[in-house]
Amino acid sequence: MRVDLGNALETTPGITTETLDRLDERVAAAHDRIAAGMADDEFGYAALTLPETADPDRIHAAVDGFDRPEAVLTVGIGGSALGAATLATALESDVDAYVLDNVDPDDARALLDDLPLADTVVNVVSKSGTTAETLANFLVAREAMADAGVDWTDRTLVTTGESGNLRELADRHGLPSLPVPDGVPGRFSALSTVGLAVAALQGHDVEAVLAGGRDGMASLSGSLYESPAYAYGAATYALAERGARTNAVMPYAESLETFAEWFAQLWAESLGKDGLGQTPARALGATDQHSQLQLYRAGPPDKLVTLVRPTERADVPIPETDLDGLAYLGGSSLGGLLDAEFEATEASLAAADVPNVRVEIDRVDERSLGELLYGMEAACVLYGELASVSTFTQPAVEWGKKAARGLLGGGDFPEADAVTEKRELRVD
Ligand SMILES: O=P(O)(O)OC[C@H]1O[C@](O)(CO)[C@@H](O)[C@@H]1O
Repeated sequence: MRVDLGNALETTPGITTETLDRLDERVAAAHDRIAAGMADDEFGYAALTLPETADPDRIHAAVDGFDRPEAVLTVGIGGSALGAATLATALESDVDAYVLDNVDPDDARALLDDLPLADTVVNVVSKSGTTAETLANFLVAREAMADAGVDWTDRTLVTTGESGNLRELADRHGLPSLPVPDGVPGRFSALSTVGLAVAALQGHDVEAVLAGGRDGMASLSGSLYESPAYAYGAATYALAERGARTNAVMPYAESLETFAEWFAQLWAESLGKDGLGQTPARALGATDQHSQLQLYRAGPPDKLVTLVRPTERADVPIPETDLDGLAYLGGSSLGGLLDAEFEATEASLAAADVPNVRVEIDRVDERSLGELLYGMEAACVLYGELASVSTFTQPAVEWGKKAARGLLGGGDFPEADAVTEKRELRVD
């Protein structure tokens, strides 16, 4: 992973090399804190040792019991689905990967009706084993398998914590299961059993993903000038401090669209604390040049744009044409056009004084993805250290969970009362 901060210097908001020089002393101290947390396997910091502590053999042992499936259905939500989905979207496989990470009845019914359930592995993932959406979807998927005459115990892989409903289910039915690593919040678990089981089922090189994570780990140092991850974390922190309240992450590759969704949880749930944080906006290049770019370039000066691309990609030639107005396209290629648009958008934002950061990976393959995921996780941890927030917790999400559970009769929660007391101003 390579980071270029050039287009974030002297922009609005902007940083200077002097800003970064001054910040580098704090980066060094933050790195010492991070390194100590990694060495002591501390809660949260343990995520940054996963490239060394993850056990690919255990993952293979758990999935090898299944004949190569036609499809894998991940039933999970948040970090329990997005890491696996990021790898599945990015990497090609003849094993189709699907995700049930919402409780939309139309979507769930359509998906379960379409899936070849006799040849699908249902990969149910929940660290807590209590997440309502995941458990509800699993119960529906299990019934769909039964209705299809499929023995669900033959088609289900469980990834969960040491205790809880899913652990109990796996133990009771002798299901193949994988542990969720201790001390790793879901949004930091892509390089663990949570994110890698699907990759293994799809036949991807799990060891290469972890090798990429080790590449990222090796780049962590006491200076932002020596670590792309820390450069990105420090620059985004400094820009947020100066008014860049939104970070629009815009990968120029369809294969990285889910990566932006994964990044959004990582950034929002880790850094949105104590009235601080930086709103991740998910965008896609070149498509959102015809959508959100107008706002990024000419809206309020409160954003930075993170432009992500692989520097190598397969390509498709654009045929020659006798249409004079299109002659410039003929003989070029879709990849050439996409790269030209990446660089044009980058320059367009710079010309409008909008800070933008370039993040490049060699190609969209296992090793580069592992390095990118690790790099963004490390960048997030550094940002959290600089901002002095509790990076690895997410207390703000609990209120709504209690209200929903109370509304369904799952307990006596005052939060549910607030729902009935809603202030109304209806316009029908
Ligand atoms: O893996 P679990 O425990 O089901 O949690 C799923 C997701 O829900 C959250 O806990 C937020 O509610 C996320 O942090 C997590 O990734």
